[in-house]
Amino acid sequence: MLALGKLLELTLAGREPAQKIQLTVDGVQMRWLSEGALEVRPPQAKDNGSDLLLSSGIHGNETAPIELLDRLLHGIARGEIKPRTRILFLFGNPEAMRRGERYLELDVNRLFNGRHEQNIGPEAMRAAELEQLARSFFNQPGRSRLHYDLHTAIRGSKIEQFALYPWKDGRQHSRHELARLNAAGMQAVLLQNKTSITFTAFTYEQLDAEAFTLELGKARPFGQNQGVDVSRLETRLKQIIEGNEPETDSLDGLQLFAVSREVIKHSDAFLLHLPADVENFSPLAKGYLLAEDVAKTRWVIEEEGARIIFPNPKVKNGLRAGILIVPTTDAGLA
Ligand SMILES: O=C(O)CCC(=O)N[C@@H](CCC(=O)O)C(=O)O
Ligand SMILES: [Zn+2]
Repeated sequence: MLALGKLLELTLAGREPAQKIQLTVDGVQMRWLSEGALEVRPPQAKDNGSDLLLSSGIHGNETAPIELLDRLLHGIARGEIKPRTRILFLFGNPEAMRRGERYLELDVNRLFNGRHEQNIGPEAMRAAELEQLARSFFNQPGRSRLHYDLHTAIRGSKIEQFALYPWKDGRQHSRHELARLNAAGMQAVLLQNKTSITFTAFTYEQLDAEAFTLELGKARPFGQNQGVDVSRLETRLKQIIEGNEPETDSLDGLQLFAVSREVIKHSDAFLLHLPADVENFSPLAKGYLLAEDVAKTRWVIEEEGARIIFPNPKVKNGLRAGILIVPTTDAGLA
């Protein structure tokens, strides 16, 4: 296999490759751009005009998605996968990956869309670099732009695999993209309804990509991901990469949710009234006191059919400590 196919090994070892550009037997160019960043370019005659950004390791302990991207890269470097798309592979937070931690000081996935400028330290610099790498990758007009940012969650989930779809004023969510996610094994999609500071919010809002955060199961250390079944996503990604994706427009079985409210932790007095092992998508009854904070702030469930995802009272003050979601329909899709 070509040395650049071992991007994960290089990244975990904190090493730069001696040779920054390599060609596979089929003339596919692999170019190392920076730590944890590699561009794949098909030969011009094979290029189908699609640009695909695949990122993982934005949270360093979410290893199943890192292993998935590693397998795809190995396949390309060995000539087994024959790309017809340009691809940018990114491992988001290399130092956190080396330490097996979600982040060191700052959650990289809260540092996009300008937030890195208000912070200092290695993670703020990395977010700025990731924005720059994504911006240069998606700078070619007339090409389709797709970004999947792959994650696993802190806790178990009643719905194992799901996507979060960013929002931008004046832009409609795409039915075609949802059908594609359905075919890739996602069981639910959360349609956002306001701007955000995550990586996919940046590529969606500023770079005009179709962009999704994909949650694939529960976070486990490297080598312990047998319980995370990414086979349908992996098959679909290979098809997208090779330009032979079967057509689909079916949303059958795909559950759609909308954000009702984000629960923001304002102070150290924040209290979340949920058991530590509560699963994502757990239903919450009307009238339930979900959380309390300073100045008698109370979060009481008012919504019919409310569920909670990503409850986390340990986030820093000012950040999201959970999302209240409600079922929605496909009525607003383009
Ligand atoms: O399990 C959790 O609490 C968090 C899992 C995770 O890392 N999720 C992403 C979602 C990003 C988005 O909102 O698009 C995150 O919190 O960064
Ligand atoms: Zn994550």
